[in-house]
Amino acid sequence: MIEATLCFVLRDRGDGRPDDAAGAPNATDEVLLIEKRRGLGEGWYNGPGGKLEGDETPRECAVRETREEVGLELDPAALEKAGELTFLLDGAVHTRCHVYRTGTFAGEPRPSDEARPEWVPIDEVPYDQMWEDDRLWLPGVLEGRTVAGEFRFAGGRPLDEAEFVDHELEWDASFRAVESD
Ligand SMILES: Nc1ncnc2c1[nH]c(=O)n2[C@H]1C[C@H](O)[C@@H](COP(=O)(O)OP(=O)(O)OP(=O)(O)O)O1
Repeated sequence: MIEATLCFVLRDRGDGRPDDAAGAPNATDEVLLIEKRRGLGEGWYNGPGGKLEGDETPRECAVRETREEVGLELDPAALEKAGELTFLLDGAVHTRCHVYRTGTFAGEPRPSDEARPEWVPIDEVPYDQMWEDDRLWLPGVLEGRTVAGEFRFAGGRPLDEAEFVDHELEWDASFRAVESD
């Protein structure tokens, strides 16, 4: 089983409208997406992220992948855990993905071998150019919600060539307060 991360960095486009009382982004906020240049999901948009390496924690992985892919520095303590997604292929768990959200970052995004970054208004996220499951959970995550989900794929290898079959979602999930998460 692969353990991986996705990290959604948000910024305010500066129209002066405050986020809501709970701190959830408003529709004028932008999210940093990448156009994946190689590997799983090549050619599709996603958040920065990737597979855990060595004994790093998911949070450390999200910080490292965001640095490697788009050159932004993130504060690990400011990453909010927003989701735990399980992707199954032909009945077996293929990838468990930890999803983070943050509005705290330093630097300007720059392209890398792996990714072309792009700030996208959260009401213009190109779901037709993303993993098919993203449209089911990413809008809620961008609104500040938490989600636990299972997504079943079948009949293809690699995962991005398989057919998306069905899913289960649990919204407003609370995640274990584990330091390493
Ligand atoms: N179904 C689905 N929806 C949304 N996002 C994903 C999936 N399946 C996935 O695997 N993913 C995400 C999870 C990861 O962020 C990436 C895949 O990671 P990958 O690019 O293979 O990992 P890296 O470590 O960056 O890759 P290499 O360095 O090995 O090239 O997709």
